[in-house]
Amino acid sequence: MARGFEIVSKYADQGLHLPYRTTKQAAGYDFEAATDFTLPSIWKLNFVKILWQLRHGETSSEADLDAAAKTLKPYLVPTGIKAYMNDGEYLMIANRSSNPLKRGLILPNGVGVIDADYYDNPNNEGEIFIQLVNLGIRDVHIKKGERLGQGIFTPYLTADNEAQVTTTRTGGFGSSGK
Ligand SMILES: O=c1ccn([C@H]2C[C@H](O)[C@@H](COP(=O)(O)OP(=O)(O)OP(=O)(O)O)O2)c(=O)[nH]1
Ligand SMILES: [Mg+2]
Repeated sequence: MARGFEIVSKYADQGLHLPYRTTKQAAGYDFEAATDFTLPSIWKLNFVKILWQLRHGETSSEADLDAAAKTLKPYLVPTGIKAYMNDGEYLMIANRSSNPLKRGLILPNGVGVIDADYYDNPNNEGEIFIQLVNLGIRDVHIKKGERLGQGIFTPYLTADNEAQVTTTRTGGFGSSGK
């Protein structure tokens, strides 16, 4: 068992595909969406409203700011996939280069880093999520099975003289604190 992908148990029987490479020398394993969903355009009225208020020197209410912040939140696309790998490796999640060109979709975190100890964590079993933001004018409707991102197994190095790390991962997305 060196490295690979598995389907998260709650998605068993849903006909998901494990990530796959589309050409002989492709570095990335393409990940498909596990469900249908809609990525709302960020240019929604909520957001435009506070821009208008800013432009006109008006102070936005907390309610308006909250509504705008909601509009700008990245969507966490469920993949139904977990990845296992050797010590000293992580899985890098990168956007597909066609996503911004064809659909205005960006990865707001630049790249996603899937740690080896995220696998089978007690919180969500290690399900990988792809963060996406729709910069386009129109909402984007994604169908289950559409390829949205790619995962690249990557080795990493550690620093000399680092303090011993003993904590084990219990989840993701801020689970290790602020
Ligand atoms: O695009 C991503 C990025 C991260 N993760 C999961 C796997 C990763 O192992 C975990 C933590 O990621 P990271 O360390 O980058 O985020 P953090 O904000 O530091 O969270 P934590 O405090 O849980 O480490 O979240 C994803 O599913 N998708
Ligand atoms: Mg972290």
